[in-house]
Amino acid sequence: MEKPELPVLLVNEVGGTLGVLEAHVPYLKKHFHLITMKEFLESKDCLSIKIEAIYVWWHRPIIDRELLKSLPNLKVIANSGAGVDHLDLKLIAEFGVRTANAPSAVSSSTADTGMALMLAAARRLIEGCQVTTSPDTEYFPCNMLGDEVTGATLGIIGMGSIGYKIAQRARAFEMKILYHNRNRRREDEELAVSACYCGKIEDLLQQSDFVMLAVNLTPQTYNLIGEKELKLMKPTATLINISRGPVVDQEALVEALQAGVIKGAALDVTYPEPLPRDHPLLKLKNVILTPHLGSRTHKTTRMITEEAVENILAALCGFPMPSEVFPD
Ligand SMILES: O=CC(=O)O
Repeated sequence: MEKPELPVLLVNEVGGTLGVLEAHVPYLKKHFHLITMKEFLESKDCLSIKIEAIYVWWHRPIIDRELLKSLPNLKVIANSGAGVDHLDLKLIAEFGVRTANAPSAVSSSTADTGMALMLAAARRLIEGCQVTTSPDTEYFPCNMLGDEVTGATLGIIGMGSIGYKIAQRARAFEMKILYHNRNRRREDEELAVSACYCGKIEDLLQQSDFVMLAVNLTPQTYNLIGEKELKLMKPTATLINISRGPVVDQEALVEALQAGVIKGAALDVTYPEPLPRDHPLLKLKNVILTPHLGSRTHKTTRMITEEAVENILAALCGFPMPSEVFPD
């Protein structure tokens, strides 16, 4: 019996900085015939008819009208993460194409990154590492006092799956947990992590020692934290952002950090990424910056790919996708 042809999946590239991980290729190849953007662009359209799915890895390939127009049989786009702010969902839907993200895969590791940033800022880990490794600095740690997270108040803005995992972790650190979210979580879930709902973001900002941003970037959350919000925070508080750079008004943040309006910031995300080398954030001592490491672990990236495959196969069979995202 002839082997049935595998569906054709378009990926940006294999390996390299903007390609699917080489380690995932054998798994992807079990389910799909893989085509890279380079092969597609060089094929003089012969391949366009065959492509039924795209796996967007680290925002690539860029999905624009031109690409969508050139793929008449495209049915589904699977994104390798939770945030879909880089995808124009309305445009994609216009072409009758469905979109999926991978929220369950990323939640634990992204929450871990949030906790790591909070602890690193509170306990001056980066500075401590520099002191320890620099040949020119005097090694004198007994005056390097940090803040304690145990018993401190953590305000989580965005209580989706990542925010909830942060709350679970913070509970183990005996933190007082406040949260703000579009919708209040069920009472049993609040109780499970001892989280108190703040209907007004202002209340959370005024009371928290650490403010952790875990919202999706949407028109409603764009510049959610600006000058006014930063001024509401305690001067001893630290802002941690593991969501998306534009959720914070970066100019206002730089000014607040320079003027001591807040104590510090720990940012896994910025706008743009990477920041230009002369950006003022790079010069501030009270900022920790990491390069969008949120969900970057071996295990999570593999789970992301598995979640993408599951979504694509469901869509190609006409079934509901486990994590379909819709415009609005
Ligand atoms: O940035 C990571 C994600 O969107 O999951």
